[in-house]
Amino acid sequence: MITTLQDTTASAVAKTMTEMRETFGANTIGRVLTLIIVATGETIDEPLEAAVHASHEHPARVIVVDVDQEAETSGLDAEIRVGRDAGAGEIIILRARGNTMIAPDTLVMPLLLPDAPIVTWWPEAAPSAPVNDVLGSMSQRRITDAAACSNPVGTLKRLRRGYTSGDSDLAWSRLTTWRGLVASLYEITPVAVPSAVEVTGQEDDPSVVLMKAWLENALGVEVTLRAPEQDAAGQGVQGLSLERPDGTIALRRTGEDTVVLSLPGDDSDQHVTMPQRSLYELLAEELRRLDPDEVYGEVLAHAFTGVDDAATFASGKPAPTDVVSADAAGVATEAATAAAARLAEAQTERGVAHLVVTGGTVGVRAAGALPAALEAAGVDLSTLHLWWGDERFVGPDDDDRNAVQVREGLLEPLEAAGLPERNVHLVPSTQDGMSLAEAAAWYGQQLDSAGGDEPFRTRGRAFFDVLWLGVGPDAHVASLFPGHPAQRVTSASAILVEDSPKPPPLRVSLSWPVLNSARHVALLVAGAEKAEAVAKAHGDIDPLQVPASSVRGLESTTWFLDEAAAGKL
Ligand SMILES: O=C1O[C@H](COP(=O)(O)O)[C@@H](O)[C@H](O)[C@H]1O
Repeated sequence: MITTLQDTTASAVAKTMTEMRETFGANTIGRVLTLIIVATGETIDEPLEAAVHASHEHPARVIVVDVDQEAETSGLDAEIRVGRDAGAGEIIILRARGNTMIAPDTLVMPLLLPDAPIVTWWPEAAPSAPVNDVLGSMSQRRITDAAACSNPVGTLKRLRRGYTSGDSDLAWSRLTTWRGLVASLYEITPVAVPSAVEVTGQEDDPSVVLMKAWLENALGVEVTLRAPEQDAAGQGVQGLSLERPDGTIALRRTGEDTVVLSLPGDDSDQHVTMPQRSLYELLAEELRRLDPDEVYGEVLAHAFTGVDDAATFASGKPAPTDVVSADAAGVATEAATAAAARLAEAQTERGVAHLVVTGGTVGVRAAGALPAALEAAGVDLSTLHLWWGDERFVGPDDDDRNAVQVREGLLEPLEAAGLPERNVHLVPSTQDGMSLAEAAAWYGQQLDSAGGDEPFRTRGRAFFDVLWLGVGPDAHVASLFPGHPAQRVTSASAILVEDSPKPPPLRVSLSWPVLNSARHVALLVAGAEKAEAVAKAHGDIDPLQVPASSVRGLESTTWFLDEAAAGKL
């Protein structure tokens, strides 16, 4: 039985579902968990099919959340399936349209099974830190699939940075049968730690990366990778060999269902049946063990040691250059003209442009110079997106709010000239019904979903086209302050800052990796009181003590300075 609801609310969906169950005679007693699937339009069918299949083993309430922020209109549509159309469970598909401030958690909250575990699954587009995602934060188990993202190993690296107990990835579940087989080989007498281990598979395959790390972690030996033969069957691990004093134990995948095993001193190859596992089987395995898989966390950490160092996000990028103007007005004009040219370039190349604006004295002046510069450069406002590098967590009309400071000079003129409201990505204010932590998580999620499959790469392909930053006399940028503990959080795209040394105390800021994912970074500074900070930030990259030294663009970093601010260079 399937019912669809247009322009509805979550509570109307819950009510309709109860009515359907009553009519249909189904009950929720056998349901053991709520499975939330975070999907985008095109990807619903396959995961849903896997979930329906898995529901025979683990009867679940499945809630598919599909948010289309680009939609012209805002609202919520829903589809409810119970009975035969939902396997052994029940399915609710929620399609939220438009750039609303509705957090997905408020949509699913009324629909959760009471007192049952929640599992959230991202079949693709893994968030930077699943636990910081609004849906992930309410779940006991968070499942991603790095292999389904467009930069699988980069995704795994992000997931390592944001890892929390309870996370898992299907690239790891794809190894379960391999791991079982290797464990049984290890017990073949005479039991000995192998002197060398080799894994065959593509180096950019996340399961291969995890297999290598697992073996290194478990055996304490360095594992080498070998590229598979051209005609090797399938993806993932294609084979492995363990070198022992009595000879080599080798496993080689020869087809989708078989692996050939050869043992020392035995010429007869043994054929082992080991089918590549379907999405349903992987999901069913995940749902079987709802307790955290700590081995995955250890292996992930082993695979990417050292990714936590915030300095690495800025290092190795083109060296910054200076553009010095006579005064603050000159800084604003130079910065606005340069930004407009870069944004026009981005629209020609990719059809869209993302600009991060900032508050502060010069940031506000530069914002005021931007509408004219955008017009002169021919920037199409319908595909221009505005983001904030940081925001003060105050009321929506508070003068302390960075967005309010640029309202008159930037937002009002651009909206009057055609900038769609949904392209203005405001950080929630205290009136949006969220706590500071929820506001930061919400903004991080907006960024993650806008970034798509590979949000915020600090190498290769950046998300933002132009990122503007003001710089404080203490060399802070955005709301990352020298020595402040909040800036150490690199696992989330947006972080919360309490006890900011500069008032107001509560803030939301983009984190190091996200700030470092821009093509062009512009630091806007004027005044002699900033000269010391400017000089220090021209030295070594030092995120903890000199934040302004530690944001670099993939293509350029420019200091737009007035003569006074450049006075100590
Ligand atoms: O608190 C902040 O300060 C900086 C710089 O402000 P300024 O008035 O010294 O120029 C600003 O860029 C940042 O966005 C803001 O929240």
